[in-house]
Amino acid sequence: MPSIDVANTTSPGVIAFRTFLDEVLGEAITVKPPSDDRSLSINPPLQKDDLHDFSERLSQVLSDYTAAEQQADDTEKLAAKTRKHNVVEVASRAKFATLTASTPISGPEAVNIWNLLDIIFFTADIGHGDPALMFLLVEDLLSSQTISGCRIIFDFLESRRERCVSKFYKQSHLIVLRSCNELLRRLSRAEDTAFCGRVFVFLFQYFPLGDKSSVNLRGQYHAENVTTYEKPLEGGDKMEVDKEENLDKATEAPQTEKPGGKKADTGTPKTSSPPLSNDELYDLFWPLQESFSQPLRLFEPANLKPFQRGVEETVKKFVALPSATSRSSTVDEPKSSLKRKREGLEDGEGAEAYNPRYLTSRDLFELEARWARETKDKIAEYMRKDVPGKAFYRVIETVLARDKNWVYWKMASCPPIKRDPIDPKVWAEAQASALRVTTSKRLRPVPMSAVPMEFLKPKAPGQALKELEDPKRYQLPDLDSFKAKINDSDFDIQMAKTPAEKARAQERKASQSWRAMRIARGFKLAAFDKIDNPDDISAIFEPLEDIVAEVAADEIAADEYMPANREAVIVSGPPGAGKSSIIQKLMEARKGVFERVVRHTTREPRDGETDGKDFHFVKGPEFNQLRDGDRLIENVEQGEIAYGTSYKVVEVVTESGKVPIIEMEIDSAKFAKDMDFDARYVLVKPASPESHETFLKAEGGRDDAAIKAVVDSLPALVEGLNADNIAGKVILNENVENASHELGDYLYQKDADADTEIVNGTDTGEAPLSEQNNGDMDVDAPEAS
Ligand SMILES: Nc1ncnc2c1ncn2[C@@H]1O[C@H](COP(=O)(O)OP(=O)(O)OP(=O)(O)O)[C@@H](O)[C@H]1O
Repeated sequence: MPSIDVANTTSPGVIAFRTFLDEVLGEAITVKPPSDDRSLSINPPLQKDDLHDFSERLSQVLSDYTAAEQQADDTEKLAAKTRKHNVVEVASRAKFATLTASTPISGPEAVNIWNLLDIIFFTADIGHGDPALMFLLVEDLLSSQTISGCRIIFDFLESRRERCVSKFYKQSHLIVLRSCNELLRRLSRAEDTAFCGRVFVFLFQYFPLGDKSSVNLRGQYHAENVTTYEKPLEGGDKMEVDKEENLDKATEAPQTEKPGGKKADTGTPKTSSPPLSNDELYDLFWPLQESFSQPLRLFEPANLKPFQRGVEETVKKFVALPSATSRSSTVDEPKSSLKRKREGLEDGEGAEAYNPRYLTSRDLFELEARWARETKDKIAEYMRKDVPGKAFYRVIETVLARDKNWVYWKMASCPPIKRDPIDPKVWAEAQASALRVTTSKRLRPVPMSAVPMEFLKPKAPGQALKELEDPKRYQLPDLDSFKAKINDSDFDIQMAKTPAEKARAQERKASQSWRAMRIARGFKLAAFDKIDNPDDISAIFEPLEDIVAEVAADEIAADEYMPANREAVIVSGPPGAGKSSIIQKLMEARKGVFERVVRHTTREPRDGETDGKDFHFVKGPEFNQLRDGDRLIENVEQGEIAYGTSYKVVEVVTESGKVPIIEMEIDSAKFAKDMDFDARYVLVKPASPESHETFLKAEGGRDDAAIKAVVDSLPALVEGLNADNIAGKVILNENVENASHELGDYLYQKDADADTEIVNGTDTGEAPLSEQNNGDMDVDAPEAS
C-alpha cells in the first residue's frame, strides 16, 4: 500500500476519521457543555468512558489500517502503523486548525479544543495514534497565542499533567521541555513572575528529580544575563579603580622575607582606609555582577583580583553604614561593640593583603579559599547584626548549601536520586514506638466521677441542711488512717477462728481498701501501677516522690507533675559545658516529663551509639532532602558532617504530651533563634576556665592541645551572645545537681527572675554575673525579649 499523501485530505481514511472526530466531539459537548466559567471547560478532564464505546468505534473506523498492521512482515507492519498514525494526524490537525481558527481560546466554546485534545490523547492511548501528537498541537497552540492565552493553555497542561506523565512521559518530555523553555523565553520574569513560577513548578513536577535533560553540565550560568552599567571614563576625573597599577597600589602591602625564600605578608591593614565614596564604589560594585553570573571566570587571576577588591570595598561600605539596631537604639553599647568589631576586622584584614606577585604561587589557591571563607564570615557577621538580616542570612546559607549539593551531584555525573524502600520490619518497629510515645497509658488523675445523688431524696424539714453541716460530708478521711485499719483487718483474717469470722474480716478489709484507693486516686494515681496483688495495696501509702521515680521512661507523668508551659526547651552551650549531664539529672528527677529530641546527623555511629537514641544516622542525600524540604529547625555543618533537628521529631514529642528538650551547640541554637523557632533557650556555661578544662578532660576524646583550644575559644564564642539574645536563661554549671534544679525551677517557672543569671539555682540576690568579677567567662545576662 503506498504511503498516504498527507496533503490530500480527501483520502477516505482521513475523511472517515474526521467524521468520527465530529461525532465524538458532539458527544463530548453534551458531557461538558460550554460554560462561561473557564475552569469548568478545562476541568475535569474528559474521560474515555464519557464517550460511548469509544475504543470499539475507533477500531472500526481504522479497521483497514489495523488489518494491514497484522501483516507478518515487520517492515510492512511498521509501514501500516505509520500510515494509520498519518491518517489520525492529518485529520486531527485539520480539525484542530479549524477549531482554533474559529474559537477564541478564552471563550466558552474553547471547550471543544480541550475535548479534541483529550480525544487525540485517548486515540494514542489505545495505540491508534502518535503519542506525541497532542503535545505537538499544544506546542503549536502556545506559540500562536498571546501570554494571556498561554495562561489558559497552561491550565489545561497542568490539569492533564499526571495522566500525561504516567502514560506518555518518554514520548512527550522533550516536547514539553521545549514548549516550556520557549514560553519562559517569552515571559518577563519581572511582570509575569507568578506565571514563570507556574512553568517552573510544572517542569519540576513533570520531570523526575534525577532527570538530566535540563542540567547545565558545562556550568554555563546565565550567559545571557548581562548587567549594563556605566564603564569608568577613560582619562576622566573618575578614579580608574580597575586598572592594574591602581589595584597594585591599593593591594600591595610591605613584604618580609619568610624562611625558605617566600615573601610573607606583614599584615598591613590595606582596608584601614576610609570606605570609598558611592561614585568610586560604582565602578567596583557593578562589575561584581558579571563574576557572580559567570563564577568560572574567577579562575582567571586577572578577574579574581578586581573581584576581591570589589567585594572588600563593598563589604567595607556596608559595615560603615550604621546598623538598624544602632540607628534605632538610644543606648551607646551597640555602637561601641560595633566599633570594637570593626577594629577587630581591620586588624584581621591585614592578613588578607597578599601581594599580586603571589598569583603564580602554588599556595595561591589556599589563600584564595581562605579569602573567600573569611569574606563570607565577615558578610555573615555583618548581616547577623540586624533582626531581619539574620533570617535572610540563614536563607542565603540554605540556598548556598543546596547549590553546593547541586554542583556535587553534577560532578558525580548526576547519579539517580532515589531512596531505598523502608524495610517492613523497621517500619513496623517505628510505628510501634511512635504509638508507644504518643499514647498515654495513664488515666487522667482526676477522672470524671459520679457524685452520689442520695441527698436529693426527700427528707424531714431542716434535716438536709443539718446533714450538710456534718464535716464528714465535706472532709475526706486521711489516707493514712486506712493504713492502720487495713493492717488490723489483716491481723483479724489471720487470727480468725471460724470461716464466717474470716469472711467478715475479709469483707471489712475489701471495703477499707476500696475507700483508701478512692481517696488515693485523687493525688496518687501513679501508685496504682505498682499494685500487682489486690490483697496488698500498700503501694498507695508510700511517699509520693518514690512513686514518681518509678514512672517508666516512655510513660507520661501525671498532669500535676507537668510544668504549665510545655514549650520545647533548647539547651545549648560550649562543648563539655555539662549540657548532657544537667539534662540527664533533670530527666531523672522529673520522670515522664521531658523527652530528649534526637537530632539527625550524617556521621557514622560511634561505638556504643544507637540509631534513633543518640542520633538519627542518615546518609547525605537523605539529610539534604530534610533540609531542602524545610523540615529542619536548624542545621549546621562541622567539617564534612551535618547535624540538624527535625520539626517532626519535636512535634511527635509535643503531641505525646511531654516537653521536648533539645541539646545543641551554640551555633545551632543561634540558627533556630534566627529562624524564630519558638522555644525556651537556655545557655549552660562552665563556671570557670579551670572547671571547663576539668569537664573536657573528664569527657575524654581530646588531647591537651585540643582542650586548651576549646577553653581558649570560649570567651570569643560567648562574646556577642548578648547581641544575639539567644538565651532567656543562663546557667552556670558549678554543680550538676544544683544546675539541674535551677533548670527545673526555670522550666517550672518557679524561678521568677528567669531572665537574669543566678548561680546554681541559689537566688543569692547577688548582682548578675556580668557585674561580678568572673574573668573571661562573663556573659551579660540578656535582656528579656
Ligand atoms: N558540674 C560538674 N562537675 C563535675 N563534672 C562535671 C560537671 N558537669 C559536667 N561534668 C563532667 O564533664 C564532662 C562533660 O559533661 P557533658 O558531657 O555533660 O557536657 P556537654 O556539654 O554535654 O558536652 P558535649 O557538648 O561535648 O557533648 C562529663 O564527664 C561530665 O561528667
